[in-house]
Amino acid sequence: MEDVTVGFIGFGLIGGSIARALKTLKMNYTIIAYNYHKDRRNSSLESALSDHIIDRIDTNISEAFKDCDIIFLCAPVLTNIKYLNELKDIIKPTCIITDVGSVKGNIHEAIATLEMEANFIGGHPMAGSEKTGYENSHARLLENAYYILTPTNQTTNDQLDFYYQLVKDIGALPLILDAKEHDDITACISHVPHIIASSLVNLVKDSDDEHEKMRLLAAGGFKDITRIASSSSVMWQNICLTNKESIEQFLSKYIESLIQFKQALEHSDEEYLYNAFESASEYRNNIPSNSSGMLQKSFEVFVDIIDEAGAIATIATILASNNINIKNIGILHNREHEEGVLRIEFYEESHSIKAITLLKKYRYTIYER
Ligand SMILES: NC(=O)c1ccc[n+]([C@@H]2O[C@H](COP(=O)([O-])OP(=O)(O)OC[C@H]3O[C@@H](n4cnc5c(N)ncnc54)[C@H](O)[C@@H]3O)[C@@H](O)[C@H]2O)c1
Ligand SMILES: O=C(O)C(=O)C[C@]1(C(=O)O)C=C[C@@H](O)C=C1
Repeated sequence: MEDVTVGFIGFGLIGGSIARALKTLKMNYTIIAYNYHKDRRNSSLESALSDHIIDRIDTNISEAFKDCDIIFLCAPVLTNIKYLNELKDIIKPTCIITDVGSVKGNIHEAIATLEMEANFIGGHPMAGSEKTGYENSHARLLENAYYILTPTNQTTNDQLDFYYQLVKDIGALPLILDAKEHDDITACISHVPHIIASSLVNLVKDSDDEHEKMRLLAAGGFKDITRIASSSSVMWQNICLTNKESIEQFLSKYIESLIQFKQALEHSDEEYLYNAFESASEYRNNIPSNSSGMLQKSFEVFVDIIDEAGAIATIATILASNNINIKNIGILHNREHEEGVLRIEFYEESHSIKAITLLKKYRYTIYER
């Protein structure tokens, strides 16, 4: 393969993960990156340079990005758009500009206004995390995740083939969609759920008393449904501001469904309540589990341990000495496990299976999920 120069503007969780994935391919990718953070110097770019994930840090977009074959805009969605004007006058004619933003209609509108359709293919990896920044990026974050591509009416087959192949090379599943359809789908499956998760956390925050028992007792279910409320506020503010119409449409539908639940409670409507829970359970059980990024596909094991110094270290040593990589480890205290239990998360299923066998051999009590 010929040398390909890849540029990144915005280099956090998603930019960093794509760059890492490209570098593991051992192909001829030269990666240059520009990032701006209002309060911090570019320590993440310096780390990426010393990790050999990027080849150059650039402080001057005009000079540096003119040789790029493909440019990934990986900042919040409103920020990505601000760079288009600057890029328009400097990119080479064959350059593909793409973005990873969670909303597609707004950037396509800006591209049309600037008459940049011949150089743009929208992109959106359907995986991520509530964590931000290069320090949380991972080469396999987008593995097995759908990666939506939104070409323009001037995108050539060669351009689309090139990008399609790149997405496959980094382990993701390319899927071509129209920008409007993308924004409707993501409003329903991602943007409205995010609003719900955040408002649910605020409901608890505002309902708790000074003893904060709700916060103390919030257990598995609440944590499962609100994980994403820990995400970047700027990212979600930008998403809401740019996909207003679709979000409002599904939010209204959702509010209507909450009102129906409330009425069913008021009327003790047994049938409505049963059917609503049953139909949700059936649909949820049939959502495929094989199409998510690697950070979603984490494998948990729960181990009974005595809550004392050294207990975690002993287990960590057993696992490390058997080449088992731990993603996360920590003691949980909740009603499910009254005595406190050690939760160990692994990146790979094979490692969790190996860990279970090993820890059972050392006579630990294991709970599997
Ligand atoms: N986090 C997710 O789960 C996820 C998943 C898919 C797509 N996305 C999209 O990816 C994009 C990036 O999200 P992320 O999760 O990587 O966030 P992030 O906060 O980890 O990274 C964003 C980066 O952009 C930089 N930045 C901010 N303003 C900038 C500016 N003016 N110029 C240059 N750089 C600037 C920040 O310093 C940061 O390094 C967003 O558009 C988001 O909608 C996020
Ligand atoms: O945090 C996660 O697990 C995500 O995948 C985040 C998530 C999502 O809502 O699915 C968030 C926004 C992005 O546009 C894509 C992915």
